[in-house]
Amino acid sequence: MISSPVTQSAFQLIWSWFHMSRARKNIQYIYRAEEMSSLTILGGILLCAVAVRLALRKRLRLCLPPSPPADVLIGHLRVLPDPQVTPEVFYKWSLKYGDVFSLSVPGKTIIVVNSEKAANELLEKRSAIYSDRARMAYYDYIGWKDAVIFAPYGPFHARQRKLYQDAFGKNVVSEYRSIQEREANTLLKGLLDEPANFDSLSKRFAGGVVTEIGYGHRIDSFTDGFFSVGDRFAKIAGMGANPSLLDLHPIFAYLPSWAPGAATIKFIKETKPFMDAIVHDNHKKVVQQMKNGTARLSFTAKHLEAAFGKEHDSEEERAVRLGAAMIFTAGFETTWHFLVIFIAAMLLHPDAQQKAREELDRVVGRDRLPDFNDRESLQYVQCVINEVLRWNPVNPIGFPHRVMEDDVYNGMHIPKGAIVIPNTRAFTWEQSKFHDAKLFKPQRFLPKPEGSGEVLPPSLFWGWGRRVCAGRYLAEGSLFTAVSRILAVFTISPLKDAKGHLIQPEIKFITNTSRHTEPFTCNIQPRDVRARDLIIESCQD
Ligand code: HEM
Repeated sequence: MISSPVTQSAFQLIWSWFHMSRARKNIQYIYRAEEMSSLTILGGILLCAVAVRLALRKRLRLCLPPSPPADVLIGHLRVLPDPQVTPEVFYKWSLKYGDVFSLSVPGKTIIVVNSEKAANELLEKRSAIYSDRARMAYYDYIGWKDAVIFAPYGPFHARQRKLYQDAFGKNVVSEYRSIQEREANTLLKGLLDEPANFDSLSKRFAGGVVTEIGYGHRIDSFTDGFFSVGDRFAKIAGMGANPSLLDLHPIFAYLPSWAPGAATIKFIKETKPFMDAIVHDNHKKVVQQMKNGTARLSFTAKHLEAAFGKEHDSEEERAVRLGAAMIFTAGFETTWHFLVIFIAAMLLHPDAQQKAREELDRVVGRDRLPDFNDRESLQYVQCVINEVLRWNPVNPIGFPHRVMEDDVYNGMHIPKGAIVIPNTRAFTWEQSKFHDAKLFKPQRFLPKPEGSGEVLPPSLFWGWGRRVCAGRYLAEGSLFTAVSRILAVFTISPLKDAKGHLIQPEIKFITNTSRHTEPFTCNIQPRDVRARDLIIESCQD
């Protein structure tokens, strides 16, 4: 500290002031009294300035956002909650420590953001410095560190975002409507034939849309290899959220099989070939199909075609390869889990189902299925979708960002390199925004006086700033098609036991990186013969 020039001069000043005072006392000093007093005032002012500066520095150093009690060496490592309850525990902590609190684990500061206002201020308005991602060793290991969702903020990330923008911008996604509608019809037919299988059928719908859009590959059966890749990726994503030995050093990849942590690393190693296959093999297939003239419309074909005739750009090709692989992985589990949570919500809320059906009958009629042209007029159906997203968000903890510069928020220091976690669960429970926040009430989003006129900011589910979901408009289309068509033709109700009594549904949620339900049963039946005929007809088109 003594070495700082300001502190040095302050030190000299105190020293001379001390000597001068002594000299004045002895009446031996040559300065006149007036000079002495002005010097003393000047010294005092400078001293105050130095004191204020030091206090500010200290304040900046100390003023991380508040945090729960921590251990001396390992910080909050011991109190980090289990992923299953993390969103809710963070929410509880936010009531005690404020809407922005901090956690420390060795080598990392974590900032948890619990209000939409704070997330908007940091992740949206200051997105120029809040758009990096933390390195996650698992993804590095499987060769996905530069895939758009994990990529550091920089030119290669921007390049992939541009590919997404060109393929999935608001005004472009209509190109994929026929794929979404066809897959939705397959889902309806599946529900008609095997209603108890709604979980796998929802999974197939989600997978079917993204594999065709990514690569032009149509999923024809539940044994399609894409499903196992999707499951493995989901498992890695779950593990990737936790600190691992690989984060400390890549040498831990060579742990002997009996060592703690080795099983996880073994799983990652075994999974690498699957992940390579998504990135390379599917890309190669499309290249071959393009040569044969058999390629279907897809993200990969579209971008390769755009590059056709131009000088070969290996970085562009790498961006297309990784970008396509990410469509499958980012858009698969999210859409699938959303649909199952939607079915659970309808099972628990027959009144909402009935209201949505009345709207569908009024707007669409009974002779056809709803389509994208009806979307604007199906206001209540859209409220149901929004309320499912809010009631039990698929990603109750948003994808972490990383801050690239030191920053100050409300007088609190956000250090460069900190991981910033948006706690979506807490945003959706903000009482000031959502009345009876824990209840499922789609009408909250209807305008007054019919509803409560509450507003759902899109960032709550699609993310923030320069990392906002790059497939949002596509995903919104998939959710709308599947939800509106299911509601138009099916009734979802509790099953009955042998004595004809309704089995009261109990829905339990599992949270890993995304939220899903534990298996539950329900009765999904066509509303009537007319609805059954419509389902069968729509699958013959
Ligand atoms: C229900 C469906 C979906 C939900 C709820 C969802 C949600 C999200 C969220 C919360 C993020 C993180 C945003 C942030 O970091 O602030 C994200 C990122 C992303 N999503 Fe989605 N998503 C869905 C479907 C899709 C689909 C279908 C695609 C592909 C077409 C997709 C592609 C991406 C990509 C590429 C990113 C990374 C963006 C980046 O880091 O720059 N998502 N999504």
